[in-house]
Amino acid sequence: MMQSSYQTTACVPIELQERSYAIDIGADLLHGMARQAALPTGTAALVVTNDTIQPLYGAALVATLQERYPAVHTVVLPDGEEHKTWQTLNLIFDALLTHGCDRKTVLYALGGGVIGDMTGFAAACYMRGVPFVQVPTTLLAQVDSSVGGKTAINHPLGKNMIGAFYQPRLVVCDLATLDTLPARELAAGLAEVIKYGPIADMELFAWLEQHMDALLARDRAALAHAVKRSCEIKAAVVGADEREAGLRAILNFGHTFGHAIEAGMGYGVWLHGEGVAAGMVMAAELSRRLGLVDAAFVERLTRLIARAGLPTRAPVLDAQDNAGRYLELMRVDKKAEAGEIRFVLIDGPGQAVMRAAPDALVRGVIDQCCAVA
Ligand SMILES: NC(=O)c1ccc[n+]([C@@H]2O[C@H](COP(=O)([O-])OP(=O)(O)OC[C@H]3O[C@@H](n4cnc5c(N)ncnc54)[C@H](O)[C@@H]3O)[C@@H](O)[C@H]2O)c1
Ligand SMILES: O=C(O)C(=O)C[C@@H](O)[C@H](O)[C@H](O)COP(=O)(O)O
Ligand SMILES: [Zn+2]
Repeated sequence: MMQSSYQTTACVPIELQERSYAIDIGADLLHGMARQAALPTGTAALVVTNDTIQPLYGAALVATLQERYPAVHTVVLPDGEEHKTWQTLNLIFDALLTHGCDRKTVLYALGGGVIGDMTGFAAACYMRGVPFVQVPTTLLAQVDSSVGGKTAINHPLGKNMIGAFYQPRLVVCDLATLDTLPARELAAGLAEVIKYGPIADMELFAWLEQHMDALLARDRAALAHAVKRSCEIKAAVVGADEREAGLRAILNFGHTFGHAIEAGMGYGVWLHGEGVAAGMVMAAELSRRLGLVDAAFVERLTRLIARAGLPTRAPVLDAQDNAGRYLELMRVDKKAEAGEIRFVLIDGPGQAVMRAAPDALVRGVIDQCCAVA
């Protein structure tokens, strides 16, 4: 039998009373996962993954879970943001029922944010709630989506519109899985890491400026630091405001514009991280126009986003009325109230604030930040 190991380089706690859990970070954790005492016990495990990840890491996770569960099943979903739908979600319920899974079945989300969001939502719904564990395999999922319990699917009219707050029991970030991640996906994950700077931690931002080349070269120590610090920030925010009554909305910096880009272009055309990247430039520029930050800050943020290989200009969504189309899509945002769009803005580097802005000002930002058709 293969010798299994489970040695974390870091363990970040997320404090949510009885829903508290750990975020384990380390290399090759997949192989020794059965040894982690915090894994929920159960009658069976269902690994939820997709057709890209299954051949890479499916067997390793199933092998380790077989040491712990009487039965281990796998359901393989089609890959892609365009499949983050009711139809695909039903494939998880089909698998659970076909295998006769009961309330003590534990779901394992093996993949990026799409798999994590859908598995979490399925876990929240199946028999009104079964435990689930996040095993994120993209940088974006390790630094953001696997933590905090936002689960959802998309609607053609808006991103993540149908979902639930439902916390995992454990998050296992195996840094070795990042070795196989396509470069474009690595960059998309860096967008969410960069996000934490302007909203909460300009020291992290300065560290990113110094270590961007190492991150792009997948230096393991640099990645470990980026994942750990991101998870610490997210855990603190979610611990203070689990269901986004207020503070948690800062994690949406760049997302009001970004989600409009994703929905407007058609899910999967722009990656989530790419939409967030261009969206952060737009939100920073809106902050500048409202007198909250200076032009030097917007330039500094734009420079770092470009160095990560991410877009700094947004796409044109409608050749006739581009700004109108952005505004229409943004009014569907979950932060909007009575049709009024509320943006996460930067109120001085490291400090976020949520505010509405006059349409004319927003139109000006869109006109300035969009690529020429
Ligand atoms: N719940 C949250 O708090 C939260 C936070 C941020 C983003 N999200 C959501 O997460 C999604 C984006 O997540 P994502 O960027 O991980 O995208 P993703 O889940 O689509 O994964 C990106 C691509 O990488 C592939 N992949 C994953 N791991 C791999 C690996 N180790 N090696 C090779 N290929 C691998 C996937 O199959 C996919 O093709 C969006 O739907 C977004 O809305 C949710
Ligand atoms: O965890 C959060 O809160 C976030 O906002 C994190 C975001 O990076 C993530 O994309 C989230 O899914 C967006 O939330 P939504 O409520 O706008 O769908
Ligand atoms: Zn995001």
